[in-house]
Amino acid sequence: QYQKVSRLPPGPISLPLIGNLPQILYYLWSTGSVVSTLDLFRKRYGNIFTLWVGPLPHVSIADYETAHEVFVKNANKYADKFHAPLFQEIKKDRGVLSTNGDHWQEMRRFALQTFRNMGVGKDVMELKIIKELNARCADIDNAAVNGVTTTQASEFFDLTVGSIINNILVGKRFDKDTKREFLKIKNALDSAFELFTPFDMTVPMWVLKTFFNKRYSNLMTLNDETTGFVAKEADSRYTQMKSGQYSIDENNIQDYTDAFLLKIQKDGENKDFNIESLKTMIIDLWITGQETTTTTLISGFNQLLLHPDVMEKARAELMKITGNGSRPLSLSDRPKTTYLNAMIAEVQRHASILNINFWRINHEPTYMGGHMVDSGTFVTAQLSALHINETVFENPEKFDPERYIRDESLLQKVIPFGVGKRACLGESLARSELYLIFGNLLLRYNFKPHGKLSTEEVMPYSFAKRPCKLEMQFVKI
Ligand code: HEM
Repeated sequence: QYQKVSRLPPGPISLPLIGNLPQILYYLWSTGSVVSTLDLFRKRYGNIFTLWVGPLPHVSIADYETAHEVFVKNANKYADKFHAPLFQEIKKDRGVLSTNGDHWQEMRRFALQTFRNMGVGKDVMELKIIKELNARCADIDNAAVNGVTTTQASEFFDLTVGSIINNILVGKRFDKDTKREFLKIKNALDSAFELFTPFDMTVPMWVLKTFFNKRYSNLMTLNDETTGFVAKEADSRYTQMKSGQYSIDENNIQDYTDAFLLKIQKDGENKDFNIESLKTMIIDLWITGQETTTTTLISGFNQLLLHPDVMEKARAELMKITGNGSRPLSLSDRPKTTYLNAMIAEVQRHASILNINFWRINHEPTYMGGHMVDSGTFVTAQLSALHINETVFENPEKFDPERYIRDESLLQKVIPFGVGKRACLGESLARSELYLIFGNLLLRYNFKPHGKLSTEEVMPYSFAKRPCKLEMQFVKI
């Protein structure tokens, strides 16, 4: 271990078997969060440091340049992720989130291709997003008293984002009949995320099943319920397709499910393309596409309410570009909306929704930051630590969109979607949603807090950030 330690990037002194667990636990307790603990290690040992979690070395990268050098220049060596035993138990080597190798590659390639064909990031998708936003805003306007509607931000954004992703995956939005069922499932998922800790991610399955059976059963039941709800439509179309009652128009693919079923119809079922893979893909994309975007939007609106001057500046820019709001903001406006672009980058930097990024495993030794890292090491770009690196972002705790106006090159150092082969599959969709939702809502409404605003981080010890409870008022402009 001594020899290995001396070759790896620096880190605190590690003990046999337990590694750095005592220091990690101590700093988690004394700093009060995962992100502050990572930041503390970065300040002490530099932008690339090693922590031994038990007997396994974990290398964390906390600056853009090294992350780029490792995950983009050496992309092929870092295509494999470490998957939590619990995820593997649930996913059974299917889908895109918890797989490696050929199946992962097939699923990822097919999803990206399908999204592209469906116009993600282009006009077709833009129309769908705007249509959904219009429907949600109509609900807000109908409930208004003297032009003001007070609502829970989570309900509004969950439904907007949930409907968009559901529409892309299975062609259905959540209307007044289905929204109750969706919100029930969503609330159950939220409770599960709150229950779910880094402990569940690392512990072997037999420990979870033997000593924490109730916890294990709850997570499994919830997974079955969610899959049942989300993949119901795909299941029913598949059965109808098999019995010849459902045909797919190759020239008019409307959603991911049809694209996948068409592939099965043409090439037959195989180990990658079959109904179980389709159901797993739908749930993978549904969960990743829902939670991340909603948390970013809620965190962003919380910051806007804390900084009304930012909201006003963004609105002034949008009004100018859209002729005083006489037309909606469109994706083609992006090059002209310097301030809105800066605001969204700052929202994403500040929100940094993953406290700990997913670990990759290198299969060949690699040099990084001047250190040779052996194969089999866990390596990741710690996006949350990278985004508060004060050598890159001055006063990182401050919510300050102007920093990108002062120095435009900072924009590329904000990497909320990760880098390299395992970077976010939904980046293009998420960027379109954030731009159109933030922009068009600011054009239509002024926002005011209802009750006290939160400045505290929610669940600072969990894997991913949770959205704060935010009640806000939509005031019609
Ligand atoms: C603001 C919104 C979003 C953020 C901040 C975000 C962020 C991320 C991050 C940090 C990763 C891991 C990257 C890494 O391992 O280095 C990731 C992976 C992923 N994201 Fe997103 N994401 C967002 C929205 C979406 C959407 C809308 C979808 C789907 C429609 C999506 C699907 C995925 C998938 C499937 C993966 C795993 C990719 C793989 O392992 O190959 N995400 N995302």
